[in-house]
Amino acid sequence: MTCLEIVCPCGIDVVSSVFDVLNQYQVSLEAIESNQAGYLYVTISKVEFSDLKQMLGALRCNEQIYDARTVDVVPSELGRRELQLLLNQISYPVILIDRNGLILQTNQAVSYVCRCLMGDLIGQPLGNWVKGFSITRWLGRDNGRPEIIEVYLGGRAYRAYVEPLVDNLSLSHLPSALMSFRSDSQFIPDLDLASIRDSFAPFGLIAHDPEYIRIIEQIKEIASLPRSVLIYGEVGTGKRFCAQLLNHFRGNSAGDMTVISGPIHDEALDEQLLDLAASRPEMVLVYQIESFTSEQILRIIAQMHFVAQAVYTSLLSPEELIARYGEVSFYSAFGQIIRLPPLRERPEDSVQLAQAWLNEYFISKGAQSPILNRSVQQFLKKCQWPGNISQLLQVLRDTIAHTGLRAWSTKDIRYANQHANADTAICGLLDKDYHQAMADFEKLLLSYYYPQFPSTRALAKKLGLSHTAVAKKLKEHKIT
Ligand SMILES: Nc1ncnc2c1ncn2[C@@H]1O[C@H](COP(=O)(O)OP(=O)(O)OP(=O)(O)O)[C@@H](O)[C@H]1O
Repeated sequence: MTCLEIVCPCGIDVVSSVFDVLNQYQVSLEAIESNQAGYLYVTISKVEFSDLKQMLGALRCNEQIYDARTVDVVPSELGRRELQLLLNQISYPVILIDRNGLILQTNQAVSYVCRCLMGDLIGQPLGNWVKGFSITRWLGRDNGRPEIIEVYLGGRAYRAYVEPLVDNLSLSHLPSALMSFRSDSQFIPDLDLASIRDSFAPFGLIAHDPEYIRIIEQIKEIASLPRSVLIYGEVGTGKRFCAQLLNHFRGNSAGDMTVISGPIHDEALDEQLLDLAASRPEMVLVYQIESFTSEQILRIIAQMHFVAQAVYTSLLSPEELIARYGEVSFYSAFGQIIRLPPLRERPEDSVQLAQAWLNEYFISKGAQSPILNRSVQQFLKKCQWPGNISQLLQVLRDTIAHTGLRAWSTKDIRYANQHANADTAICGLLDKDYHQAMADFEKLLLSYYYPQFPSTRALAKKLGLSHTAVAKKLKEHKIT
């Protein structure tokens, strides 16, 4: 194909004289369009160079045509390429379809999920890849209206947002609808979690557990009605992440959040507090308040009236903090208190986090990400994760360094921190009385081995106990 740009004021006379010239050289016309300036862009079948030269000369003889030349692309193709570049920036799958349900354009994320090249998808019926959606039925309902539907894409469950591109979907070959797919773990009503990809959320925001989803909703609410907040929880549960999320919900950039972290010398803290009073930042995160002295933390709290939103994180519980700072200081400092549940209390999140991390990793390597199989999912759910999300991410990184780009079995998972944590926990037993220490040790032993022997029979065999004794003890210690 050859593309011609004909520089002229667009009008019926010019178009008809262009057609005459094309006719004269017996070239077939593939497409014609004009840009805002009125220039004509004509796509024709391939012509011999000598004919092309003469044809351009003939076009230029027309006094209404200022110039005629060959170009690499016509404006509509340029628009399509621009759109493709934009689509590829979107990390979740997006598909453009026509009113016959044929795929017109997709992004890289679709080809990763469907495990095929993008070129293999174009022009194919959507139904070959997406189950649970019928374009005929959708068009039948009020000629297609925006809708959220549960579908399967490449065998994975998604919520698809279907949106019509024009009011009257009568054009048969042009894009009629746009479908964007979000996984369940990225869905909270009125909140587009998939769009929350920032420096602090490189593989998105994952929230599957209902309690955790409620926390995200609380954070969103605080963003609109600011009040000082204490976020506490075990190490690596995502306290800093939630502070960054709150900053994001407030419409701030990462630079708008000032972080104060200890331990710090009094003079350095004085300087930071002076800066704070001068710059009055939008948001301040006081990270791990237990790393400051009690006197320092009271001084920090006193300075917080300069900032719109203050967030404090802590590894300690409210009871422990009250014992340190006193009830009055505690309640006057924190308008809201949020406990982040550890990963073992939201086991489904550990699977969703692992899958999302894996997807991102494989995409970054230009490969298709495997779906974690059932036994790996069970394994992840049963691990205790004393280091929570930070530990999970570390284990994922260690595992991939070991396996490379292949699907995992439970044996591959490098859940290696268990020894270190078990050692610390065993030392802790020495402070307890005989009965408590024995009960705690039993629990530790069962939690330690259960992820690796995730059935009561396998665990019983490992520990040399009967199947019923193990089942009873697991129930007693609430190990699931
Ligand atoms: N909901 C989430 N979705 C995706 N990633 C998350 C989520 N929550 C936390 N993370 C990631 O988990 C890791 C640990 O989170 P973060 O550093 O916020 O934990 P923390 O509780 O502040 O840790 P520490 O106890 O060390 O202060 C970070 O890499 C963060 O990006």
